[in-house]
Amino acid sequence: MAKVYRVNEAFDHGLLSGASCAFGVFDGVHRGHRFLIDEAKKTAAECGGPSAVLTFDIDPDERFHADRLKKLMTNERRIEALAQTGVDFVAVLPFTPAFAAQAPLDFLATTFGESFPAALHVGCDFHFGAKAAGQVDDLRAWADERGVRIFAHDLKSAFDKPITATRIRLLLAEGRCEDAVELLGHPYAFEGVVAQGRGEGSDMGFCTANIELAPMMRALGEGVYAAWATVSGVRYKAAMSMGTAPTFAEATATSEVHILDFEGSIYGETIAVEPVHYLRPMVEFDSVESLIAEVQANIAWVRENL
Ligand SMILES: Cc1cc2nc3c(=O)[nH]c(=O)nc-3n(C[C@H](O)[C@H](O)[C@H](O)COP(=O)(O)O)c2cc1C
Ligand SMILES: Nc1ncnc2c1ncn2[C@@H]1O[C@H](COP(=O)(O)OP(=O)(O)O)[C@@H](O)[C@H]1O
Repeated sequence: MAKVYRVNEAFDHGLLSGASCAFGVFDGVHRGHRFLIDEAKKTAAECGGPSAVLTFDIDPDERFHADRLKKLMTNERRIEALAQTGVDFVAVLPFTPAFAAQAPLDFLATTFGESFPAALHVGCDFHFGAKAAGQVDDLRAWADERGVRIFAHDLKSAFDKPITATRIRLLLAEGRCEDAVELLGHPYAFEGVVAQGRGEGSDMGFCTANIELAPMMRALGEGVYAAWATVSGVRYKAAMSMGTAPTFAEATATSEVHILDFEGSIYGETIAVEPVHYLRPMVEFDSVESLIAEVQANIAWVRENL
């Protein structure tokens, strides 16, 4: 796992000198992102300097479009995943309001100081600085004067369309887990702390771990899914719902997860849930009996098919 540096007063900007950096947010660390990062690794091998990912501590959209942002990963998971791509280090820039408000050239000056990388790899749609006003041409003009090579890559495509985080978010919103995973190149998972629910699951014959997700982390569309749940490092089959149970007026959990062949109290623990197949929409049942019958059928499906 690569070393992760926070770019604060203690950060040695000299680390960036001669490095080949992939620069971006990289939510999802999807196949397009990995292609860009691999290209940075290649120029690093050619130039002899280190390979690096340069990213931000938060997704800039969290600052500007928090109301409509649906993230594929938490910032912690994103930075961890970037550190596992095989680069030598990850440098994490603090996307503070002051940092974000800088004009494009000031933004580059703050980011690099006098330590210029050998190469910067970005997507051809890369924007930087206040109001995202800086474009690839501005980056090239800045780089030419400083001996930095700019590689602005066309976005990697799958099924004739560019792979983007937005496209993957739309697939998840439609419950199309398999398609989202294909573009991600790795499983999609969300994480949450198990909270106390209404205590009815066990009476119904299936315990459910209730998970509250911040609105930003609700990329997956409402519905019932076959999933894998990881509890204390062990992966179990699971049947899960996404969306507040419409049958119960007082229900509040964003997601409820029945973990097959698992017993024990996990209140307060963080579990990771990996939805893999959409089963059906959430239903407002007329009776608890019909809810139980349907959920038991979903659990049986998971047992047989996962
Ligand atoms: C696989 C699965 C499917 C579910 N489907 C529905 C549904 O269609 N409609 C609904 O109102 N609740 C649904 N639920 C939520 C249950 O109603 C809820 O888990 C149960 O009432 C227990 O709630 P509690 O854990 O808060 O006590 C589902 C739960 C699971 C695990
Ligand atoms: N197989 C299981 N799947 C999910 N949670 C389980 C399971 N076995 C035990 N649990 C525990 O039981 C709790 C759920 O019980 P439940 O009766 O549905 O109450 P609650 O309404 O608090 O979720 C979970 O939060 C977890 O601590």
